[in-house]
Amino acid sequence: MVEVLAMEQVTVVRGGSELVSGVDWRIGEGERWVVLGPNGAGKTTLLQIAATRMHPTRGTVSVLGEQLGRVDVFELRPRIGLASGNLSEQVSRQERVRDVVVTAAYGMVGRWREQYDAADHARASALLSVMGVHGLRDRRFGTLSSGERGRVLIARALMTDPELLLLDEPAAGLDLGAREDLLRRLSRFAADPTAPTSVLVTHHVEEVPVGTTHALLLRGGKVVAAGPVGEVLRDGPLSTAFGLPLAVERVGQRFTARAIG
Ligand SMILES: Nc1ncnc2c1ncn2[C@@H]1O[C@H](COP(=O)(O)OP(=O)(O)OP(=O)(O)O)[C@@H](O)[C@H]1O
Repeated sequence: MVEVLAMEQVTVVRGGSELVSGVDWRIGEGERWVVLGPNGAGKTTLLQIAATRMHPTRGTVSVLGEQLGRVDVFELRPRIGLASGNLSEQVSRQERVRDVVVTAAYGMVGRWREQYDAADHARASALLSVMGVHGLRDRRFGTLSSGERGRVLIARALMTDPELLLLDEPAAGLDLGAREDLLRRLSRFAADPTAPTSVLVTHHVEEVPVGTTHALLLRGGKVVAAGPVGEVLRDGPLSTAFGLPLAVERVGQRFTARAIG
């Protein structure tokens, strides 16, 4: 198996506390992962490490075959697509939507080059269509709703044709229709063999896209369970992760969960 991500005994210490502790996690090429866990479980921390934006205090991390600490992360980052709320805050409110996407080709936030290739613009345009926000291409980023911003940032994350796609809570704050629309688009990615290996962070099993192959459950910075989605998204592991008795149901290829007792 070609490994896209390998974490071994990863621990991150900040301000004297462990954000994540002793995490082992391996992702193979073509796999579609979700990371689930309650607030503060360490999901974003692990995603930031996978994105090479954070380094572990202890343990080893390899991303796309390169070990962190031994590789120039600026060479690695174009191979990784990241969409997160954090990034949304870094984008200038004045930036045009099409520029938010096209500038990813050069790995920066904020447009400063005078010229981009016609091919870059065509690709950005196509990705905005894929995400259902092509009509917003001339708007300023700051005028978009949070759901619209999220879609634009996914288009941006795909701009460099990454080998690993990392999505941090892409459905957060979406209304029901927008969430379902986004999930349908993400399911299309999952079904596309040419789409990159992916990791999606969420709090809700209802937000697990059809086609997800694996799940990682976290609680208190530690792995509760990791493996094929059908084995991990079950009553026992999910109840442990969220700290209350939960019943998980699989409805078709989607999941729902509710508290019991
Ligand atoms: N710089 C820091 N110093 C101390 N603690 C931190 C720091 N950054 C994050 N933490 C803590 O680490 C824990 C894990 O944070 P992280 O953002 O990874 O969790 P999460 O699972 O993504 O949470 P959420 O679902 O709320 O977004 C949290 O308890 C957070 O308060």
